[in-house]
Amino acid sequence: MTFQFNFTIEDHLGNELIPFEDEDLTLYSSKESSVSESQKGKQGPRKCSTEQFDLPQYDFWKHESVGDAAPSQDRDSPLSAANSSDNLEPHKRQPGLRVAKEHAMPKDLKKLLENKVVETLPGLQHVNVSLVKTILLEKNFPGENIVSKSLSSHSDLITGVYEGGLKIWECTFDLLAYFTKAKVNFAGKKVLDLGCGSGLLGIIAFKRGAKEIHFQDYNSLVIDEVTLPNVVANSTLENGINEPAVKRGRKSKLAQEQFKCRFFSGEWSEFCELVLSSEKLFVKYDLILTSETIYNPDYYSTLHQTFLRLLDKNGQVLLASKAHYFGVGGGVHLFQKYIEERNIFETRILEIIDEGLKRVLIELTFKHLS
Ligand SMILES: C[S@@+](CC[C@H](N)C(=O)[O-])C[C@H]1O[C@@H](n2cnc3c(N)ncnc32)[C@H](O)[C@@H]1O
Repeated sequence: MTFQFNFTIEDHLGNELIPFEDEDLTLYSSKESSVSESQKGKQGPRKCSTEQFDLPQYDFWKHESVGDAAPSQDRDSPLSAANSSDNLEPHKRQPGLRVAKEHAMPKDLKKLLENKVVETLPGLQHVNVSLVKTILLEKNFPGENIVSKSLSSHSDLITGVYEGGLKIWECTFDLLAYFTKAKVNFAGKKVLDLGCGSGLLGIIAFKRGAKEIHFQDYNSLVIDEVTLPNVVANSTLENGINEPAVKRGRKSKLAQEQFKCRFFSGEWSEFCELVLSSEKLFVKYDLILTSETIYNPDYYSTLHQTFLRLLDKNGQVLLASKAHYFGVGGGVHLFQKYIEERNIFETRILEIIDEGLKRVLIELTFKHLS
């Protein structure tokens, strides 16, 4: 089954963005100074932007081990029972589901941005995804081959093959604007950008003081070609990459520091298995950010399970979605109904954006059992 949506994000850029406030970001500005454009190597990314923002850069690689932290769940409480991974049915692998894997940050960060054009939005940088797709097509990129499949099927979504991560979807910008408007507090939080695509939600969370940030996308290629480059484009190490002192120190720095940002690809139930089984004392997420992930009702069960298994008992999901996905069937009404019937999460409408295609921002929290 293939689907197509009738808007482009490029059209949306620029006119609806609210600049991100940086006042709380100075806490995280890097010790390393960034270099000017002229200092950058010839192979560095081209920057193209209508507006230049003088933004602080951040070090994404400072790590506090997940394993060192105590589990945040009170295992005796009824809510904990619902929230714990231990008491869920054993995971049965369904054939055909995309196996989850963790993507290591490549040693050569500069390479990640080779042949990429980096564009600037208020408070963020991101690679031009159209160019990424063109290059992947030209290279006849092996592996998932999702670009040509998406092109030949004229679709941004091919169920079970390509789930749309090679594009920045409209609701991402709604959620980014909401972060600023609502002064969402990321400080010290463990955040998951679920179905991340470009990863802009997670990147902003990190810039605003999240303690740790995990990025997940269905497609491995999306993580390698878009999410990782975007994180690097917003990091200190990329910006200081050509300074001799940084070059010298970078290796040892990278060796010493494990990454604070981690990257995963694969289907949601497989992703849950991977993180829950690979981290003995897995600390659940305080905040799950997810944009345009409820288009397909067939995925609601897995998505609901993912929230249930990975969200901290006091955690919060911030979800952005179109009111309805024509041609696919999913949307806010159906999803809310699904959630209400399960009776585990409370949903609260945060904002309705009634321009163009109607969009909705929703918060999910655990119903607190007495
Ligand atoms: C339409 S894209 C939205 C991408 C991004 N959040 C945005 O707003 O630009 C949906 C994303 O959800 C993820 N996704 C959808 N269904 C999934 C599933 N069953 N398992 C894992 N990931 C899934 C895909 O990785 C995809 O990037």
